[in-house]
Amino acid sequence: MSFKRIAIAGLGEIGKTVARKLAQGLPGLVLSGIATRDRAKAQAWLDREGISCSLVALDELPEHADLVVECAPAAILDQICRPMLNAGKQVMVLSASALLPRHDLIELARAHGGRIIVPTGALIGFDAVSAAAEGTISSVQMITRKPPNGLAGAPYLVANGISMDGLKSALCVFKGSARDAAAAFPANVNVVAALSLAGIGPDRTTIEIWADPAVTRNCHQIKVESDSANFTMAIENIPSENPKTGRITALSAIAALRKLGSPLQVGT
Ligand SMILES: NC(=O)C1=CN([C@@H]2O[C@H](COP(=O)(O)OP(=O)(O)OC[C@H]3O[C@@H](n4cnc5c(N)ncnc54)[C@H](OP(=O)(O)O)[C@@H]3O)[C@@H](O)[C@H]2O)C=CC1
Ligand SMILES: O=C([O-])CC(=O)C(=O)O
Repeated sequence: MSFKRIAIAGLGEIGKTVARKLAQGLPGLVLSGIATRDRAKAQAWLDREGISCSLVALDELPEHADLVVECAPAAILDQICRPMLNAGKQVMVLSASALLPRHDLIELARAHGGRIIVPTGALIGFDAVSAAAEGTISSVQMITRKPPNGLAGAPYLVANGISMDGLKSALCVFKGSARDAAAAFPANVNVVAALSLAGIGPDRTTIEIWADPAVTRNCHQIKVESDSANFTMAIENIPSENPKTGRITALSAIAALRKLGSPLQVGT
């Protein structure tokens, strides 16, 4: 059996969970490299976990991997994707917000026979959305409610002087397109960027973002209207140690990786 080599870029909340699972074993896959910022910190973590894996530079990833799981800050998406896609390889992108303005990366994948995979991540129902998109979808609307600390520090809040400190009741902080939301909240609503790519695109997909001190989970509601089905979906994500990131996100990446090596694929 030949193993597909999987590397990880970004050893944070998502990267660590994916690394652990790959080290435990996923059929047909092997953990082949990790690219991170602070190598000493990463090595100490690997030693504690008993995981043996080379630490490599971002531009060395194509030598080490057939597929890289990108789970790093949005700002370095290009540095991770470009070398891999130039080499005709695959990148699983978690920083979906950063992908919206980077259509050139999709063109690069096309030109070199590479591939960008965007897993469902912290959201739900991309099977139904992509099926409906084979017909005609008339609208995709999303409402996100997060505890204030899951939004604090977002560029849009900082630029508009909107503070999350001491918020006593729910506040709608943004209403607009997925494209604008991704730029305004790049580390907070990757979900709507991914949803837009599964469905009708970033300009027609809309979102309201609420900071709500009454919720403890990252809550997303989605309403889709189409000529094949109307549906509503909701998910309440338990935040991980990184309050912006739901625990289910890493598990979604792992489920998508498992499909790569599986003889049975369930779901679109
Ligand atoms: N698609 C989806 O549904 C979701 C996507 N996300 C997105 O996924 C990405 C990862 O999220 P998460 O794991 O929670 O983030 P974390 O902040 O927990 O981890 C990011 C990691 O990237 C590392 N890093 C920083 N700079 C570099 C660099 N130059 N080269 C390599 N690694 C670097 C950091 O290393 P160090 O520790 O050394 O600083 C850190 O460990 C984010 O963009 C996030 O917005 C999150 C949730 C849902
Ligand atoms: O999309 C994101 O960036 C994270 C998110 O909303 C969640 O984890 O629920």
